[in-house]
Amino acid sequence: MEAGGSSLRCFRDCQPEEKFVDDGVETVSSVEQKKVERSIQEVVNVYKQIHSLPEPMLLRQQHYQYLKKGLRHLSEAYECLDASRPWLCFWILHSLELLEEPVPCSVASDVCHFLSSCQSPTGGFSGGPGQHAHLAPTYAAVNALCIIGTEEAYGIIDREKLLDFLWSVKQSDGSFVMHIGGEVDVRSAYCATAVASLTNIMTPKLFENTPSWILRCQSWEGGLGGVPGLEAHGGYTFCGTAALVILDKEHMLDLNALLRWVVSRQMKFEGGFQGRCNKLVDGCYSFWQAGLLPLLHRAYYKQGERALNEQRWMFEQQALQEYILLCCQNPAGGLVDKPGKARDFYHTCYCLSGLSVAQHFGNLLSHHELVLGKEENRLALTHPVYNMGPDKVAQALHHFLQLPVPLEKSPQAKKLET
Ligand SMILES: CC(C)=CCC/C(C)=C/CC/C(C)=C/COP(=O)(O)OP(=O)(O)O
Ligand SMILES: [Zn+2]
Repeated sequence: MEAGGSSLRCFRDCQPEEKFVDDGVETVSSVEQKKVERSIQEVVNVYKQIHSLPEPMLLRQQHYQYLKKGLRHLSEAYECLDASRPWLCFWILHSLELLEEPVPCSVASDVCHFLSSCQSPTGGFSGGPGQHAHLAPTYAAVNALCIIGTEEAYGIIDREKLLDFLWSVKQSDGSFVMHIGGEVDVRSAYCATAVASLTNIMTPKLFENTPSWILRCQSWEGGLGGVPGLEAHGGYTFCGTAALVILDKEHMLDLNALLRWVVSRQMKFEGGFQGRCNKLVDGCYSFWQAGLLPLLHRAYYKQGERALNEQRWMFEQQALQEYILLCCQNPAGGLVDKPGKARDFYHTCYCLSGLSVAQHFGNLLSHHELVLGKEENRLALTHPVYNMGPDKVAQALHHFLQLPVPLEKSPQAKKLET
């Protein structure tokens, strides 16, 4: 099967390629890079030929068994991921919801108990019991608890202390550090806006200056870097754009430049996405990059550019599904970065999330459904901003909107109290 073999007209075909070519000089590193790219393409080609017959198939049962085993061992020591244990909960629970596999109540309750042990006495969640609170596991823990979606799960989140934690990492320029004394990058703005909006603790001052700081991360390439001035990267671009969507300021981005950048990251040969210009395809960018397109779709729609959305495919949905189904599935379950790489829960979660985006791209008003292979390949929908079931987002918002927003206790206000 030929990669990107569909005859869809998508944005990438209408845009000039803007690959950075080291001022036109073929350097040793660019020659080496091309050799690596060619060898990856050869392997991808072989995988596509082997796995495409009779038609691409999602290995549901295998993925389910792999995830089920992971969930059972969650509270045991995951030594190599000791600081990412709420992430494991989120990656596994979200993968299971995409596969529409229910989690038994007793297992869900064990996960709640484990996540509760990761909550810091001063607010927010840490990577494991007894560690310091950090925005990334805080996002993962809140998402995991909202996917579980029981009163027990919601009740674990100490919203007042969560707001204190968010204030403790807020900087005056609008950015956030990932943890007290830690680094600033745009992931933190996404984690903070996502958890604050889901749990109804958004206050007017908490995100003051945040939109303008995020906007400074949009580079000359069109995508966003981790901080202002850095190279555009899919992971950071998703985080910055989704945070702006939550703050209702995404229209302030240069949307055309962003669209041109992201569609150019879909690799013509492999069908999957690269994270940044001149780097290799990787299954996890199926979500970080392709997941940007529903956000852009909505942003254009809000601007009234309906024709743009209704008449054109924004990316090669079929080619992305071919890459994920033919090149990223481990036959024993779990998904991977690229052929030959080991499976892990991170790639399993983001390959499946990207597959869901590629199958169900669009919104209520204009839909481009395209499920490659048999109907059994169809995954559940994912919410384009939070990356969990849209029903779980609605249910969490319904629950937390009934609770009052905690009083604003900025560090400045606290100083006045003492
Ligand atoms: C919510 C949250 C915390 C989101 C995380 C977003 C994310 C995936 C950021 C990516 C960070 C990064 C610079 C990877 C580059 O790795 P690399 O140089 O190994 O990969 P590359 O060659 O593909 O660029
Ligand atoms: Zn990856």
